[in-house]
Amino acid sequence: MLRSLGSGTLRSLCIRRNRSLPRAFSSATRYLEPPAADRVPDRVPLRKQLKQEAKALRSHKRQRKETAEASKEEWELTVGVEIHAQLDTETKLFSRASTSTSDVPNSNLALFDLAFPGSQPVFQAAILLPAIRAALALNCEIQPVSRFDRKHYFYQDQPSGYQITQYYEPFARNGYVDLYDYDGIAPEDGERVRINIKQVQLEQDTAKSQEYSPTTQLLDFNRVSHPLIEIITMPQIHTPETAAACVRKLQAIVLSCGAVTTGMELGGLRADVNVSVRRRGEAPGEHQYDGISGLGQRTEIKNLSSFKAVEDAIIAEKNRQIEVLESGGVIEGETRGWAIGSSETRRLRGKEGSVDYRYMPDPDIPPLIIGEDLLSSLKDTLPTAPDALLTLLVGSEFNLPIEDAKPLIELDNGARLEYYHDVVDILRSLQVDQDDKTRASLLRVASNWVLHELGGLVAKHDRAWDTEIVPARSLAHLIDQLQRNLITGPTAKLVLATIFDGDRRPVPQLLEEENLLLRPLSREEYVALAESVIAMNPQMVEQIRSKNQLGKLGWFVGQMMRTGEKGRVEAPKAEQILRELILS
Ligand SMILES: Nc1ncnc2c1ncn2[C@@H]1O[C@H](COP(=O)(O)OP(=O)(O)OP(=O)(O)O)[C@@H](O)[C@H]1O
Ligand SMILES: [Mg+2]
Ligand SMILES: [Mg+2]
Repeated sequence: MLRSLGSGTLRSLCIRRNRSLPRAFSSATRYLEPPAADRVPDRVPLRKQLKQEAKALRSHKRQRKETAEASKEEWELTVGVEIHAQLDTETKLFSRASTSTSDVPNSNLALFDLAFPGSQPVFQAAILLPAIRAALALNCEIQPVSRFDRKHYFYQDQPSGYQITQYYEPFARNGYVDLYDYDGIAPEDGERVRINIKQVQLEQDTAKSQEYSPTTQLLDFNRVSHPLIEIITMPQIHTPETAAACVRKLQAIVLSCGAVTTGMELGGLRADVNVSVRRRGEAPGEHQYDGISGLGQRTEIKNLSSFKAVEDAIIAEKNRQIEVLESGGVIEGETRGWAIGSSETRRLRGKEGSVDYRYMPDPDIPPLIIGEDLLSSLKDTLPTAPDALLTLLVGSEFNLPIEDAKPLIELDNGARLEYYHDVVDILRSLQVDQDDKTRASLLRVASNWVLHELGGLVAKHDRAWDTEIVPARSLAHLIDQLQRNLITGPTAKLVLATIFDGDRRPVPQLLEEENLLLRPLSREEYVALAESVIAMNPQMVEQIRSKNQLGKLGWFVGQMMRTGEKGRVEAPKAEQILRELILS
């Protein structure tokens, strides 16, 4: 390790950016300028000018949309994605240095990670566990023998001048991911589309650059050589929506099997999209990829960090390529960039080919041999896949609507689902005396409370999810009391908020001490309450009666709950009395 070098040396590593490097330019405002002919003279008042600009922008957008719609039929889009995901490991790929990135910059490094002369790679076998789990979850064939190669390029984020990757013989091949309509694929893809995965390979991550000033970049090498998997799909995606759905699904799968650190939002996963178009009904394109021929020239948009960016960047790049081709131009093989909020991709550099990278087998790293015993034990312990979980949750046992089942699975890396199961288990034990139908209906009620009531509080207060915010036991008791009509819905919500704010009294005790248990109102009390709200709102009563506006009854129920004694008015009973008094 580098401790002996003195941490100051490494922590202050920074390099000066070559001033002649092309600077990123902002294209975000480009379409705010109206065409030259419409340009507004200086003396036009600002408000009018802004109005005209907004009008020009709208008409430009409309034109683009119309062009896009018209060309949709005429042009076929093809997309292949590459995902880079950080494996959840303790050490780096070829050294025992820690993968923790939260420590001070440049503190987690071994000599090899910085390519010090004389240092040697030492493959860390434990990183294979999450890597193989991910590949199995993606239905890949794990290769008994695979090898590492050097991919050469020169940039500040890679100290050795090459990245160690698996180019010729990756450790996993021939997988697939199934995307369903509920994953958000484009309607034209029907109920299900299968995207084949060409391979999954192991490789090193790069250092993190941070702009310090326009001419200076700071470098943090903590991330360098963090083990990554690169997942490469075949060019079989034909719409931007399906591409975004594919990235979302790949992320969900590798997260659900515990293979990777975090999702895109926290930077643990990044996507590159490769985009080409070809005119339908014309001679097939000249390009091919791994047996798929007839493709157009691809460009690659690197480093997308959100699903929306994936979709937006593909739309923009597709439109750009169509515009170029329709005006007689040719598409260059390029690496392009995408800035959040932008409307255009922008050229970064010409696309490197395998020749530019001068791939060569790494002579310092022996072949990777993966034994059957390791494989079968990993297969046996692979957690249930998201699709299988979904089938279970919407199936006859849980009977959840798909709109609830999906977020339950996807939220908080599976922690929300685990919490839901805890609530359900406790609830089942509290409800042993109830009939099967009641107990079954509570599974749906519980998901509603976990997702919408508790989830709503979490979102409103912008808190990170934590199972202890409201212990599963408390929520289960709350639902149990509600189901037994011992408290009203509003009381249950009130108590939930109290627990959310930190009250740790057991629910039965809390209800008792705060005098929140339902003391049912008598029929006479309901009638008196209803009559008083009716008397105060004669016009609304008239509207309900004359125009049959029954929806307004709900408003009266709300009034009764507000004016009645807290926690004692039950909505169904209130509505019943209102119907009797107003409608009969
Ligand atoms: N003509 C094409 N149109 C659209 N996508 C394509 C086309 N040709 C290849 N692809 C996609 O481009 C990706 C190529 O990834 P691969 O890692 O094999 O090569 P690369 O992009 O040159 O490598 P890297 O970017 O890692 O240096 C795949 O996802 C593939 O499906
Ligand atoms: Mg690649
Ligand atoms: Mg690529």
